[in-house]
Amino acid sequence: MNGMTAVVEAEGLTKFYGQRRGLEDLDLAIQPGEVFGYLGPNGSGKTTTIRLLLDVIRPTRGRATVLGLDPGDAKVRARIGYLPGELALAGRERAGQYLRFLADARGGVAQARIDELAERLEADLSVPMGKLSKGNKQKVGLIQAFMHRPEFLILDEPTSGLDPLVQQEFLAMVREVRADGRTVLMSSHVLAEVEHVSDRVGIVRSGRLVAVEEVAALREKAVRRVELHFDAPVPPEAFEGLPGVRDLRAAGASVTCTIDGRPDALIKAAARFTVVHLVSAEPDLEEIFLTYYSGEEDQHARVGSAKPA
Ligand SMILES: Nc1ncnc2c1ncn2[C@@H]1O[C@H](COP(=O)(O)OP(=O)(O)OP(=O)(O)O)[C@@H](O)[C@H]1O
Repeated sequence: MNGMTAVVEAEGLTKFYGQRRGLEDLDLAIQPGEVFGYLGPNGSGKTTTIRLLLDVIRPTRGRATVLGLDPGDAKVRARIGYLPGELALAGRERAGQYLRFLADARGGVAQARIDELAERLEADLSVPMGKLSKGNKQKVGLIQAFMHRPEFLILDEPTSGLDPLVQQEFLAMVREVRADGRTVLMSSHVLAEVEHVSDRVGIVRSGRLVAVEEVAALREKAVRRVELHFDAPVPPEAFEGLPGVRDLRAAGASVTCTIDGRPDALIKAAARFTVVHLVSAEPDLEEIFLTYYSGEEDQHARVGSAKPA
């Protein structure tokens, strides 16, 4: 890895809550500049992983480093931005005052930076903390996580409670972090919320990391529907037997099919005729993902599953 220190390195990282499995045997490395989407249904172990990386809880066994250091090292925390899954914001103090306080505590983040983020996310900072709506609370949480431009952002369900336009702005903020060479770990239970910004996604189920995939590779594997319309009828034979092309239907001046992987062969076959219109649906990655999600629901897994409770 060119001697680069991984931002997260976990080996056999395991947490049991009594007999209950929170996370078992996590092996994972996240590299600098990477956006890693951490996906799993409720109760799968996402928050447990994040709490271990932040040293809020200690592993039952195994180890992890964050920015090359022990998660308990006091130097780590200042270099991280963290959005908790459930923000405990209360009291009469205004959101803006709270952020100002945190900004000063983090070495004097400029007010203009807070204001810029608030504007982008359409956050109302004049509201007392105890009266913030769910969406506004989430925005305040995001502002405090991003404002000091930390090297590593850990975001637990960052998009929950955000309306679609604000979600887009949030994703733009994540892309800027990556463009700076900084690193993001974000959890979600919906692939669609992370696939457009993540370089890789990991899927956890019942406390185990069951897959890690590059999003680009998933996209190549995904099946998608394509329609081609020509200026005159085309011979169906011209499209038969192309690699990755299935369910081909040629009717008059139109061809529809599904492609499995790269569209290259289809495009080259079509280019021999005059294409007047092309429709290609976005690959449905969710479908691929659901195969990982499905299966036996052993959410209440216990140590040595044969043992009585
Ligand atoms: N403090 C705790 N005490 C006992 N069990 C816990 C505790 N925290 C989590 N668990 C259990 O550990 C497992 C993993 O939970 P975790 O909160 O990490 O999942 P999650 O993927 O973050 O889910 P969610 O999306 O609901 O937050 C679950 O079975 C959960 O019930």
